[in-house]
Amino acid sequence: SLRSSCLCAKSEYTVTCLAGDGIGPEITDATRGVLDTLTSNSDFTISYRDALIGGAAIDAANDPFPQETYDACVSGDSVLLACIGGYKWDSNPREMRPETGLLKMRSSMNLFANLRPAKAIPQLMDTSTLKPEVLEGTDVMVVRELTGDVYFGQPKGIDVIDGERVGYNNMIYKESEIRRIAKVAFEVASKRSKKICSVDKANVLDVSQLWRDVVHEENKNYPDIEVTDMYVDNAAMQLIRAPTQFDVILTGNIFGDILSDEASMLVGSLGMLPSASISGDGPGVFEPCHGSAPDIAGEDKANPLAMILSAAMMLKYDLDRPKEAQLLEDAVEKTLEAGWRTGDIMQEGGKPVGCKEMGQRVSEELAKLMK
Ligand SMILES: NC(=O)c1ccc[n+]([C@@H]2O[C@H](COP(=O)([O-])OP(=O)(O)OC[C@H]3O[C@@H](n4cnc5c(N)ncnc54)[C@H](O)[C@@H]3O)[C@@H](O)[C@H]2O)c1
Ligand SMILES: CC(C)[C@H](C(=O)O)[C@@H](O)C(=O)O
Ligand SMILES: [Mg+2]
Repeated sequence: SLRSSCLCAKSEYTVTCLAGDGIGPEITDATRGVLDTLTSNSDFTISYRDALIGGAAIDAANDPFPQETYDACVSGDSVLLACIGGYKWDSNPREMRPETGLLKMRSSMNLFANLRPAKAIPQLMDTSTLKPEVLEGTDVMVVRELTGDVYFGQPKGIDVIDGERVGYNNMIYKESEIRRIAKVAFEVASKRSKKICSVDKANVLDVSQLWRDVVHEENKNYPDIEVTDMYVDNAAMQLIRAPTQFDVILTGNIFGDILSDEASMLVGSLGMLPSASISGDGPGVFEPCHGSAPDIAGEDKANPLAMILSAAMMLKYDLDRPKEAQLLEDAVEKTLEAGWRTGDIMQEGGKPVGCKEMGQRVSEELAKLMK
């Protein structure tokens, strides 16, 4: 576990559940259904505490991340989050936007490390817009810094200067912030192929030069790990040209945001990409990489697999249940093998299902695996 206050496996867990907006409630129901199947056949229970975040919280409590939600999140064993956002709140002032709630959660819970795995799934090779021979063997872990960078830097704003509006944000990292995310990447890499590609823009940005310097300083404490550096523009291209050259990608908040959405197409759909946001001490937050997909919300079309796989990451990283995490992953694979497909991963010969049925199919496969 990457958590210092290691939660050891127990028989009763409390998970805070944040369904959020858009497709959030649908994928949450599907995921909870699968977890119910898991716990009904296991030696442990999960009790859920539902709490508000994002647009749902703005509507109900005038705050995108209410104190009550924070309290629930930090007092449970872990947090399962769907997604936030929607057109309805897009023109609100910044502090009343769903995204602000998500960022408040990440910084107040000190969730500085975001792990986003993108592993090509053989069953989905033909779903991606990329050629199967390019994708084969792809297994990338994006380690994204999550509480710093231009997302949180001060000063920021839109002011009138010399008679025109000027918008600005500050891309800033402290050495300590770089060092602690680098350590996470080194720990992750030590359990994988011992290779890190650190992605920055050190040819232009001072903040990236510091990033690069600190990553290499930290490398001295992990002499068996090989670190290479790549500029982010090249990395964006290389990820599509030859993704198998990468194993762990270590990068900052904004580059990681962009590269992880790009990496989702190595799997076939953004609807497949899970993530773990962890702090190293308190509970983590397990959330799909995708957003609230307002274009398909409420239509039972969403792919719940990214959230189901995020629940698997929760079992592994926060609940100390690696065996059960593997079972969930296996159940997802079997479901894909059986041909069930939501719209985003549809391919020739695929059997169309909605969000709800996809959850049920995963439950069925899980039940078979647990017999
Ligand atoms: N972590 C989060 O909660 C998060 C992440 C990204 C975006 N957002 C927010 O979500 C809203 C929509 O943003 P966007 O449209 O740029 O990104 P998005 O990820 O919501 O959607 C991008 C595209 O991918 C599709 N898609 C996403 N998830 C899917 C799934 N599970 N199944 C099937 N298709 C899926 C959508 O239909 C859409 O076509 C915005 O308000 C944005 O700020 C939230
Ligand atoms: C919604 C937004 C604030 C968020 C981010 O930029 O981090 C999202 O895109 C993500 O990837 O989780
Ligand atoms: Mg994103």
